[in-house]
Formats: sequence, C-alpha cells, structure tokens
Amino acid sequence: MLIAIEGIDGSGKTTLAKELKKWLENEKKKKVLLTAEPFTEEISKLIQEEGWKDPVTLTLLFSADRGVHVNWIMKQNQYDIIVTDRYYYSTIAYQAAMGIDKNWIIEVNKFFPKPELTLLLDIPAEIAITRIKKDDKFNFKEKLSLLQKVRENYLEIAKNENSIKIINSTKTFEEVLSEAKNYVEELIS
Ligand SMILES: Nc1ncnc2c1ncn2[C@@H]1O[C@H](COP(=O)(O)OP(=O)(O)O)[C@@H](O)[C@H]1O
Ligand SMILES: Cc1cn([C@H]2C[C@H](O)[C@@H](COP(=O)(O)OP(=O)(O)O)O2)c(=O)[nH]c1=O
Repeated sequence: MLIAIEGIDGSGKTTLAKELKKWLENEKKKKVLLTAEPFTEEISKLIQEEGWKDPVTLTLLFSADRGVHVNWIMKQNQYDIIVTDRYYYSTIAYQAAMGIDKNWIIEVNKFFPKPELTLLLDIPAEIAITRIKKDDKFNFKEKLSLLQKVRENYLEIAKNENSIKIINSTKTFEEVLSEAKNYVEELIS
C-alpha cells in the first residue's frame, strides 16, 4: 500500500511522514517504509546543476528519478505500507507552475503506480515560508509567487481525484496528525 504526502515547501510533509510512521508501527503494528523524492543522489545532483535553468529538463529529471524510486519501492516486499514524502503530484504541481503543460507531465508519469491515498497539506505560501525561515534552510523570498501557483495547482488536481485528501496545515500539528490518522485508519481498516 502506497501513501503519498504532498504540499508546498514548508507545509509540514516531513514532520507528518515521520509521526505517521511512528503511529502506524507502534499503535497499528504495521511495517512501514518511509521514503522521499527526489530519491537518487545522482539525479538530485543533475537537478541542482542543470534542471533549475530549464523546466522541461526538470520535468524529465524528476520523472526519471521517480522511475528509479518506483523500481526500488517494488522490491521492498517486507513492508505493509510505504509512505513517500512527495510523488508525481509534485511534478504536476511544481513544473506546471513553471509553465509546463500539465497533460504532458501526466503522460510522462502515467506508468507509475497511483497511491491508494495522498495527503495534501494545504497552507498559504506566505505562512509556509515563515516556517521554512524558522528552520533557516533557504532564502525563499523570490519563491513566493511560484509557491502560490504550486498551491493552486495542487488544489486543482485534488478537485478531480478522490484519493487526494486535503488537510488544512495552518492548524496545530496535533490537529493535522489527527486528521491524517483518520484518513489512514479508513484505508487500513
Ligand atoms: N502544523 C504545524 N504548525 C506549525 N509548525 C509546523 C507544523 N507542521 C510542521 N511545522 C514546522 O514547520 C517546519 C517545516 O516543516 P517540514 O515538515 O520540514 O515541512 P516540509 O517537509 O513540507 O518542507 C518545521 O520546523 C516543522 O517543525
Ligand atoms: C519531487 C519534486 C520536487 N520538486 C521540488 C520541491 C522542492 O522545492 C524541491 C526539493 O524537494 P524537497 O527536498 O522535498 O523540499 P521540501 O522538504 O522543502 O518540501 O524540489 C519539484 O519541483 N518537482 C518534483 O517532482
């Protein structure tokens, strides 16, 4: 069973993924594999060196990275649940925000398995950016308008896809986690 966690940078994906894993293991006695995209070091390096200059190359690099990731996931037979921090909805939302045709991105990604559940952490970009700043990881000033567009794209995708559940990530982390648990509970029970 594949669960994806999606949302703009700073929306709380990594925090949620870790806590969900703990809960699934400790309370639900499930074997959980936590993974993330971008997945491979080699392609991440290419993305840093080349991709950001060119959204077409970026789309292909993220999708190629996903191919390697999916092949690896397919071999992880000992787990009940695989939780991935980002999946193909990231490419649809981010690279479409950079001007790439959504249908082409969907086409490039059409062979990858669809997650049974996707938790979309929804939050205004202005708030997400303050959370990233708290971590002092990046300077996202110039990213605000891009992230606003990415957020809109995610919400648009979710409108047409029942397996994507939107969680309001401006709430406290306890509330976000509790909502996420309810959706996962529905899926595994
Ligand atoms: N619901 C929340 N309310 C307030 N802060 C949060 C919440 N969820 C996560 N955070 C904090 O926001 C920051 C970014 O979270 P993170 O999980 O790294 O996001 P992402 O993986 O989506 O970039 C971290 O400092 C984290 O502790
Ligand atoms: C997987 C993926 C990530 N990205 C972007 C989102 C992030 O800005 C960046 C790195 O992802 P990530 O390391 O997950 O960043 P964060 O933890 O801040 O969310 O790559 C894409 O643009 N397309 C994709 O397909």
